[in-house]
Amino acid sequence: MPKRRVHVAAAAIYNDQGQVLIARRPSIADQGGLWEFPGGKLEVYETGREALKRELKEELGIEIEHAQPLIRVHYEYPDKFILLDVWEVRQFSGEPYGCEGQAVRWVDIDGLSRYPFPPANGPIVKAVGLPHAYVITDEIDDDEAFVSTLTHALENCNGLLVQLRAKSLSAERYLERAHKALELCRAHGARLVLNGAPELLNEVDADGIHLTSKALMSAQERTVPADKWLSASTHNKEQLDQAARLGCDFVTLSPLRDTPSHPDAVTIGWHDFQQMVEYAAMPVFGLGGTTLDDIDQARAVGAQGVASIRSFLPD
Ligand SMILES: Nc1nc2c([nH]c(=O)n2[C@H]2C[C@H](O)[C@@H](COP(=O)(O)OP(=O)(O)OP(=O)(O)O)O2)c(=O)[nH]1
Ligand SMILES: [Mg+2]
Repeated sequence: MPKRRVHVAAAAIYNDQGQVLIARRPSIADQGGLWEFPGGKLEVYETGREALKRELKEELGIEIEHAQPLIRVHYEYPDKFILLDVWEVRQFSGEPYGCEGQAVRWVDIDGLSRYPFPPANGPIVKAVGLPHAYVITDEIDDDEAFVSTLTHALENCNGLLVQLRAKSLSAERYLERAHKALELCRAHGARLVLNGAPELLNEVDADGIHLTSKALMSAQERTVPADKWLSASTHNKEQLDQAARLGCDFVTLSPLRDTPSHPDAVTIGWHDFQQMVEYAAMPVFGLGGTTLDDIDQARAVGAQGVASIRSFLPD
């Protein structure tokens, strides 16, 4: 018998303290006893957004006022194929409680990984912990100019994810700059990944490592610890597959648009980008000709957000 296909709408609901609400599945249910993002199956006549609204009313007694797509996860369970259509909800009315007797709990994002979730939930937990705006630093040789440019970016955008990309610096200067960048990011509540070898994390306590697509394709296994991020540059499905094999936490996918920095690369465009995001097994940031003004459009097609080098440069 062919496996059933189940389409589920679920929510990452945030409170004003930035915590996320999780609920415990009843012990007799499928994936029973595990924690989940509240939600449930779509009725045949419903869209994901409609099902989400109904489920959160039924399960938590809240009324959604605004919901934005967060991530869509395809997963094959032994008895079914599941599509988890997950939304970010920050505006709602009512105080959520377990209407069906289930335990519910507000949890700090950093504490989410301590809770046992169903196997399909890995990418959701990653997406919940990631910002939507990602800036990649440009090649700037002068240290003072670098500091003022990064400070400008951090002051203009809350909760940024920053990638320190500085190919032209010597290893020694890269490390010095990484320490400085980390200090600035910490002071502004931003996260930092280093574009380079995983061993850099032994020297600098940044949030993770970003691999070039070349380094991604030649890597045999993940050598970045589980409590740090591993990300990679990707341009096609083969690289997305390798990122999944390696256990990347998220990727950039480029070039989304024509970009002067890579004039010969084949532009992906929004249509194929959407399909590749749907195919990807982890959160995806669109990159290439993008600015942080593209975040809403990227999110509307299922991406985590947008990465940008241009947005890093002063106006
Ligand atoms: N809601 C939710 N379901 C999840 C998550 N992760 C995960 O694998 N699932 C699976 C478990 C179930 O097979 C399916 C969701 O079904 P459900 O039991 O919540 O559906 P429902 O609320 O409509 O309940 P019911 O009326 O069918 O009892 O998706 C998650 O984070 N949230
Ligand atoms: Mg449910």
